[in-house]
Order: sequence, then structure tokens, then C-alpha cells
Amino acid sequence: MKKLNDLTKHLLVKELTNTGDPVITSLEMDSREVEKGSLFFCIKGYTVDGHDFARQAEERGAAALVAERPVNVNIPVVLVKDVKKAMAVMSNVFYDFPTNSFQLVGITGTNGKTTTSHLVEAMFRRASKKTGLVGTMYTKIGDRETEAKNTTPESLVLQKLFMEMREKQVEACAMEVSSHALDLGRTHGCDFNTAVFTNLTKDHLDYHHTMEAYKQAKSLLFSQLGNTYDGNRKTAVLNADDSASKDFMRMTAAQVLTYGIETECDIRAKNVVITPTETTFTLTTPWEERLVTMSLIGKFSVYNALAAAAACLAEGVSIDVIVETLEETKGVAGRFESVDAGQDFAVIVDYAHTPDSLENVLETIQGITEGRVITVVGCGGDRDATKRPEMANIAIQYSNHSIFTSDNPRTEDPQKILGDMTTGLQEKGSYQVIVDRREAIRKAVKEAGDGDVVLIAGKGHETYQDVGDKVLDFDDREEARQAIQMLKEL
Ligand SMILES: CC(=O)N[C@H]1[C@@H](OP(=O)(O)OP(=O)(O)OC[C@H]2O[C@@H](n3ccc(=O)[nH]c3=O)[C@H](O)[C@@H]2O)O[C@H](CO)[C@@H](O)[C@@H]1O[C@H](C)C(=O)N[C@@H](C)C(=O)N[C@H](CCC(=O)O)C(=O)O
Ligand SMILES: Nc1ncnc2c1ncn2[C@@H]1O[C@H](COP(=O)(O)OP(=O)(O)OP(=O)(O)O)[C@@H](O)[C@H]1O
Ligand SMILES: N[C@H](CCC[C@H](N)C(=O)O)C(=O)O
Ligand SMILES: [Mg+2]
Repeated sequence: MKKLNDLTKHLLVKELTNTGDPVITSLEMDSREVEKGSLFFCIKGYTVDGHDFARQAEERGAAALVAERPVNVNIPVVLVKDVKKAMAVMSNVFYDFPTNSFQLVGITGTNGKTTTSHLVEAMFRRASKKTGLVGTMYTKIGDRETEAKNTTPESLVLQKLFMEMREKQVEACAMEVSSHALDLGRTHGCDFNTAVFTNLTKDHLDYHHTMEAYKQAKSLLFSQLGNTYDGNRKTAVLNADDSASKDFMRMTAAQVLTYGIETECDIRAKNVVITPTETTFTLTTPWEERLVTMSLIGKFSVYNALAAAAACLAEGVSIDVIVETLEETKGVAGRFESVDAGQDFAVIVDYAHTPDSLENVLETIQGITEGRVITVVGCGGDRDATKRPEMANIAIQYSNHSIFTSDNPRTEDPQKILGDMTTGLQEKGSYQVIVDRREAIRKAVKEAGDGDVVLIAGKGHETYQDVGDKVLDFDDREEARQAIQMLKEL
């Protein structure tokens, strides 16, 4: 049990009003979740200002508040300069620094975080460790999955989750660290042992505005690593083939392990061969060489495999366990996932929703097919609009036919998003626009012939379509299956 003063003594407090030292029973940043005894953090958000809910929090029984400006309540108010930072510190203290109790691997980068974190978790598991996972699809403690709202949760949610992991005797956790989370300080105070960088390409410019700012946010994972030595090895795992790594290498105090395919580095894949059913390569480390055959397809999958292998080597997992895991893995839902309903062409559902990921996936498909490539793709609403024409150009460049359609238009007009995709297309090629994603998938499946490949990109594992104020059930894999079925019944 903690009292307010136990938490505030770790802070630079500007002022304490309505002095008192109440017992704190929970931490909340949403007034609607406040219960008797909660400490409520007033956060100025992008939409509303949490300070405006101070009275509501008090009425619901909050024991105290943390705020950046005076608020009119009768309970203790801790005034600080930066509530988000105070929240990260206080959450860590409230739950007794949970990340000190297990190995924590943080993974950042534009693409490949979810895949790499699953590989790391699988390697830890195979090494007989009790595992945790934090990421886009869910958070996991052992086998128990919980739905995730954000890829990387707010600090108070995260530290609570880590506390539960410690209680469940988790020994090793793989965690996706988004650039938003780094920028907003959601991971402040997390004791990472290993930090992994996958790659940096265009995304999220709606939030970060420039690539430089986006890169700077990603760099925080490395600049905050290894500045103190607590007896545990600290390692930055960096992609030698991505130019951003040079900067991250300079700014980290941690030891560095590099991985790559093209450039001389510590953990390298040589002789990469990609076939429609498997990828093989020679995994070389400073200590030994192993031949790896895995069912993950594509050069980008080799990068994810190398990143995970390097992270786990840094964490003391044996090379045998690492190779066995890579050879056994079936991949992650919605990432290059095949839909097989007995049709004579291939259907691949993939979460590519950035220009780079779309290009990687289409390059991979081109490399393994003799047939035509038909791509169904859209771009999310209320998200980086600069990637829209780029993704459309890439689709056209690598496909025999492209169908542009909706992908979570959210509050935007779907037609406007599609207009952004098709206006100023530089690539000449066959394409059409079908706003309704179900219709688009049916059309693609109808167009496909023996030996062709239909790529349905952008939504991967998602089971919804976010349109206006509605979240409708929608699953690309299910839709593709139904479309194939309908075709068979014709
Ligand atoms: C840009 C961003 O990160 N926004 C996050 C932010 O929302 P916001 O600033 O709009 O919050 P707000 O609605 O203005 O509310 C401000 C404060 O008032 C509080 N409030 C609000 C209403 C009320 O009645 N009472 C009350 O106390 C809210 O709880 C909050 O503390 O704070 C919310 C509460 O934690 C987050 O859910 C929300 O993430 C939204 C869902 C989001 O879409 N975030 C994306 C951009 C994001 O973070 N993505 C990355 C991954 C991206 C990737 O890798 O592809 C991620 O890590 O998920
Ligand atoms: N290493 C990689 N390099 C480039 N593209 C990749 C890489 N790994 C995966 N991809 C592509 O990116 C898509 C998303 O992969 P994944 O979910 O692992 O990334 P993520 O970084 O977690 O994405 P998000 O930020 O949306 O959570 C995949 O479906 C694939 O198309
Ligand atoms: N984490 C990403 C997911 C995008 C997935 C895509 N289907 C979309 O909705 O744009 C985001 O929120 O930007
Ligand atoms: Mg992810």
C-alpha cells in the first residue's frame, strides 16, 4: 500500500495544495475510471484537457490529483511541470519498479515490430522461460491474451501490466515500442535490457511532421539505454543496413550488436534464397554459422529473424534454441498469411500499411510468382496522408492490376482518401477504385486465374472496419474465403 508522499518524494513538486497524505489505491488518467482512493492525473490531450475533469474525479472519490495548473478541488493537488512525466515516475514507484524483475526487450522501427516481438517471445518460450508480450495485437502473460488499445500503452497501464507480469513470475518480456510512445514518454522508467531497431521509413508524419522528428523519437529508445549499470547486460541491436543505425550507435551507452544482409556486421544472413514455400540462409554470428530454413517468406522476414536472433543472443538464449524457433515458426496472424479455400491461385493477407512494407511484400511476391499479381489496398483515415499516393504508385508499379479501396476511413470521407491515392499517380498501369472493401476483394478474386496471386494489404489481423462513428465487423481473411466460395458456386 502506498501513500501520496511515498509517490511524490520521487518528484520535483512545484506546489502542494490542500495538503494531506491520503492512501492511494489506484492510478487513473481518465476521470470516468476514477474510484474511491484513486490518484487522478490531469492530462492535456490532443482532444480535451484532463484538468477540466478534476471536479468529476473528485466527485467520484479521487484521493488526490496531479496537475500542471491549479484546479478548483478540495483534495490534495500535486502541481508539477509535466504530468505525463510525473505519471511515468509515480506509476513505476506505485508498482515497485516491476521491470527490474525480468528481462525486457524493447523493439522499435517502422515495420516488423510485431513480427520480431513474436519471434523473440517464441525464442524465450523455447528456452523454457515464462514470457510476456506487449504489442499491437494484444498483451500476453504466458498464454493469456488481453486486447490492446494502443501498441504501447500509457505508462500507468504499462507499469500495472508489468506488475502483473512480475506477480505471474514472468522471466522475459518482448515489447513493441512505438514512436508515439517514446515521444509521449509512455515508456519512461522501463528498465530495458535490450533495445532493437528494425528500420526507419515513412509513416506517422501526421504526428511527427518530419522524418527527422520521427527518427529522433525512435532514437530515444537507444539514448535512454545503458546509462547506468545495474548488473544486467544492456545491448542495442541495430540494423546495419539502415542508415539511421549509425546515429543510434553513437548515442547509446549500451553495447551494440549489429545485424544485416548487405553490410558487414555481427549477425549476418548470407546466401539468402527465397522460394514460394520457404526462405533459407546461413546465419553467421561472431561465434558460429548455422543453416536456417524457415517458412517465413521474403527478405524482410530475414531481417526480422536476424533482429530477433541478435536480441536473444544478447539475452543469453542459445543458438540452438534460436535456430529451432526460426525453423518452427508459422508466422504471425495477418502477416503474409495465406488464405487457402481450395482455389487455384494464391491469396495473401498482409498488414502492409506503409509504402516500404507494401514494396517489400510486393517485391517478395514478384520474386516467387510467375503469374499475375492483383493487389487490393487502401490507406487509413485520420493518418499520415503523404503515404497515400506513394502506396498507390507502389501498388501499380508491382501489380498487373490494382484495386484501391477503403481501409479504416475513420472520420474522413473514403472518396477523399481514394482521391489522395489516385491524384498525381506517376506510375502508368491498370487500376480501379472500388470504395467498398468487400466488393473490392470479390472483384480481385474474380479476376484471378490459375497461378496468380491476390494480395490484400493493409488490415492483416484486424477484424473490423472503422467507418465514421461505427466499427463494423470485417476480416480480410474471412472475406476472401467467402469470395472464393461464391466463385465456386457460380
Ligand atoms: C495521439 C495519441 O497518442 N493520442 C492518445 C491520447 O489521446 P488524446 O490526447 O486525444 O486524449 P484526449 O481525449 O484529449 O484526453 C485527454 C485526457 O483527458 C482524459 N479524459 C477525457 C475525457 C473524460 O471524460 N475524462 C477524462 O479524464 C483522458 O483520459 C486523457 O487522459 O491519449 C489517449 C488515452 O491514453 C490514447 O488512447 C490516444 O491514443 C489514440 C487511441 C491513438 O490512436 N494513438 C495512436 C496515434 C498511437 O499512439 N499509436 C501508436 C502506434 C502506432 C504504430 O506503431 O503504428 C501506439 O503506440 O498505439
Ligand atoms: N522488417 C521489415 N521490413 C519491411 N517491411 C516489413 C518488415 N517486417 C514486416 N514488414 C511488413 O510490415 C507489415 C507489418 O509488420 P509488423 O506488424 O510486424 O510491423 P509493426 O512494426 O508492428 O507495424 P505497426 O507499427 O503497425 O504495429 C507486414 O505485414 C509486412 O508487410
Ligand atoms: N498502427 C497503425 C495501424 C494502421 C493499420 C491500417 N489498417 C490503418 O488503419 O491505417 C496506425 O494506427 O496508424
Ligand atoms: Mg505492431
